[in-house]
Amino acid sequence: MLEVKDLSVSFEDFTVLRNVNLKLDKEVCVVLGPNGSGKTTLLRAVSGIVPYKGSIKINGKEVRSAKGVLEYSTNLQEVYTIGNSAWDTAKIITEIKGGDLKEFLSIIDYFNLDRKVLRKPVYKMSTGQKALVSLALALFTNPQVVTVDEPIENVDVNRRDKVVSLLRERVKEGIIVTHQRELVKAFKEARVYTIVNGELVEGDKMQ
Ligand SMILES: Nc1ncnc2c1ncn2[C@@H]1O[C@H](COP(=O)(O)OP(=O)(O)OP(=O)(O)O)[C@@H](O)[C@H]1O
Repeated sequence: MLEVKDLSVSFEDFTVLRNVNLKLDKEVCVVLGPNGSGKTTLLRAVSGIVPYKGSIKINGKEVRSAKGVLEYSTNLQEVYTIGNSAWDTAKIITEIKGGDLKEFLSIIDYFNLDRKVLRKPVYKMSTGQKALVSLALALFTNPQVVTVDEPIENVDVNRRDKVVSLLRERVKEGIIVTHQRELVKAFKEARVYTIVNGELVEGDKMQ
């Protein structure tokens, strides 16, 4: 269960998000919005990596005080730049969350990625490799709540369908941020929100 109440995020004197409310109980929502509207900031707040006002609870635990909530995962790359390589990062995650490294490799193979990329630090990979590896890191432990930031941007057409299928199969609760209509269509039962002037408004306001 993800519960966001009266969330506001400001940088210096600029308020990016104001009074955002959102409750997810075993459901997925899709968040749209123009460039710079605050989508990634919303996911960063949920990940506890930007200061916020208001309340964000995952299974009743305030994320501000419970960094690394075990049931939660994200593909935000700044979360995955720890460790010397993506493989080291995967090992650290299994130590913390108890996931299975075979599961991680099976997602890498499913994406048809060369396993050699796992020896590189996440920041040295190509943009598309980074997107796919970060997603594999976010999903292989089967977390209950997942936030995903733009999972198919920068991914080639052949792998996009694979990403969408994997998300459909594994993400049962959480937030998907995207600019891509094909992803909105793939999650057609999900509630759609748009960030407009810092507020989270129900519906697709990008049309
Ligand atoms: N750490 C920061 N310090 C200052 N300003 C920031 C910081 N992080 C984000 N911003 C600003 O907050 C606003 C929202 O950024 P954010 O990355 O959340 O947008 P977004 O909706 O994800 O955009 P895009 O669709 O372009 O990825 C932008 O104006 C950005 O410049």
